Amino acid sequence: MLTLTFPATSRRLGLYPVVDSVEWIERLLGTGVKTIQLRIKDKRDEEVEADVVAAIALGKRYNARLFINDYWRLAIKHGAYGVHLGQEDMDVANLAAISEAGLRLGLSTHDNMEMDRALSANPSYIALGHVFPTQTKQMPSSPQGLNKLAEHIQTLGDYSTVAIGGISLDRVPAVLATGVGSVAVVSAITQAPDWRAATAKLLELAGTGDE
Ligand SMILES: Cc1ncc(COP(=O)(O)OP(=O)(O)O)c(N)n1
Ligand SMILES: Cc1nc(C(=O)O)sc1CCOP(=O)(O)O
Ligand SMILES: [Mg+2]
Repeated sequence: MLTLTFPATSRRLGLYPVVDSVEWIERLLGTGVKTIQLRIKDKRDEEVEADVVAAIALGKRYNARLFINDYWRLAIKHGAYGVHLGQEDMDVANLAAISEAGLRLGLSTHDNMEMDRALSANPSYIALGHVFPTQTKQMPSSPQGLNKLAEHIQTLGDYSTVAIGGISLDRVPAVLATGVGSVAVVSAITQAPDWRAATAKLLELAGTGDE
């Protein structure tokens, strides 16, 4: 099997908001967030292209690590910092094209088998989910919990790692205590009564990631 390589990303990506609009990208980069993902679901490439272009431009302007979820062709076409893909996406995406274009790759995992499969692609980071129950996405698997997350982090050694799923502000210290390098959140920011205050607190806890 052909061995692919992807550029490294920071070992610790810090706070990693996952959001569904350019408006959120702009707001959050303005607060000092340095790792972020544009996650728009179930649209055609033509419908999201302008948003992908705008998000990538903002990522560059703020010197941030901007990952595009799912739309790997557009991410290549417009020179994103990186792409995030799930296990099903791996079946259809052209990983070799992402590698050749020099984009970073993040991959989702939900159990040991998925972790082995993801590792065989040599991604720039491995995401581990879902740690806790989440209202944001229907999950076919059960939450992994903190003990399992800690076990995975031990196994992954120096790999860049991201925890996701049900991570509320009050759960962040326990998640970081597992040694994971990043906490990815949706609702902890987008559903917060005061998103600015929530983001400031999350940044204080998780940081902006390593340079
Ligand atoms: C950081 C991070 N981790 C996991 C996911 C989930 O990706 P995926 O499994 O492809 O599911 P969708 O987000 O596409 O619904 C993610 N987006 N980001
Ligand atoms: C998009 C996504 N992927 C997950 C995974 O486990 O792969 S959990 C998730 C949703 C995370 O949202 P919240 O922070 O609101 O729980
Ligand atoms: Mg996906």
